[in-house]
Amino acid sequence: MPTIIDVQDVSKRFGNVLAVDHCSLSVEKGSITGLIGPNGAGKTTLFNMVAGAFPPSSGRILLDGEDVTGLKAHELFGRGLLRTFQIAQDFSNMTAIENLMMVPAGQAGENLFSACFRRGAVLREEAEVRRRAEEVIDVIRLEHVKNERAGNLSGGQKKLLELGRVMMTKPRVVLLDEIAAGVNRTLLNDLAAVVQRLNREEGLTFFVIEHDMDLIARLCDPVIVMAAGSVMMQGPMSQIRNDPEVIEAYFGGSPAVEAH
Ligand SMILES: Nc1ncnc2c1ncn2[C@@H]1O[C@H](COP(=O)(O)OP(=O)(O)OP(=O)(O)O)[C@@H](O)[C@H]1O
Repeated sequence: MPTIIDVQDVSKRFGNVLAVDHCSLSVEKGSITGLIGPNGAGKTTLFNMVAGAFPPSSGRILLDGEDVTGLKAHELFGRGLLRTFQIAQDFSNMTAIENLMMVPAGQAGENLFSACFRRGAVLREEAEVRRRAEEVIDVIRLEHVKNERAGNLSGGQKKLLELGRVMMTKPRVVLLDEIAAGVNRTLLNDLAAVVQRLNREEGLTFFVIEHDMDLIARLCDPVIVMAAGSVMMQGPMSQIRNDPEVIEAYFGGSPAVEAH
C-alpha cells in the first residue's frame, strides 16, 4: 500500500533532551496505525511535529510524497491532515449539532464574496451541511444530546463529537491522541466502532497514540513501538505483545530518554 505519512530521520531537541532521535517511520494509506511506547518515549513530540505544532530540529516529513516539514497545523489541514482530540474551547458554548455545522472546509458561506453574490448557492449549501450534520450525529450516536452545549458533554461524548467533526471535514489522514483516556467502556466501544467505520467505509487513514493495549490490539495494524526517541519495532500487535525487547522497554526500568 502507498505511504501517506513518511517521517524521515527526524529529531527534536529540547535543551539537552533529545526527545525524538533520528526517527524514521511511515504510515500506509488506508491503515489504522498505532504508536505505542513507554512514558517519555517521544510519541507526543513526534505527533506534534507531524501535526504541525512545531518543526523538527532536523529531518523531513512527507505527506503523500510532498515535503511538509515545518508547515503549520492549518496548512496541513488544507492538505487533508487533521489532529484530534483537542476540542476547540471556542465551540463549547455551541450545541453538538452546531459544532458539526461549523466544520465543513470550503463551505461557500465562509467566503464573503460568495455570500454576497451567490446567496442562493450558500443557502443550498447550508441546507446540505445541516442534512449531513443530522446524518453524522446519528452515526456518532449523539442524537439524544444534539441540542446540548458541547461544553456540557462528558469526556467520551466530546470525543465522539470530535469524530463527528472529522466526518464533516472528510480529511484523508487523522491523528488521534489517546482515544481511551477518560472514556467509559460503553462510549469507548462506540468510539472504536466509529473509527473503524470511517476507516473502512470512507477510506480514512488513522495514526493513533494509545496507552490502552486492548484497544490498540482491536483497532490497529500495524503497531509501531517507540522507545528512547526512535522506532524499536513495528508489526501486528500479536507479535509485539510477546516481544522480549518490547516487554523490557515497558517494564525493564531502562531510562526512556537519555540526555545527549
Ligand atoms: N516542551 C518540552 N520541553 C522540554 N522537554 C520536553 C518537552 N516536551 C517533551 N519533552 C521531553 O521529551 C521526552 C519525550 O516526551 P514525550 O511527551 O514526547 O513522550 P511520550 O512518549 O509522549 O510520553 P507519554 O506517554 O508519557 O505521553 C520526555 O523526556 C519529555 O520530558
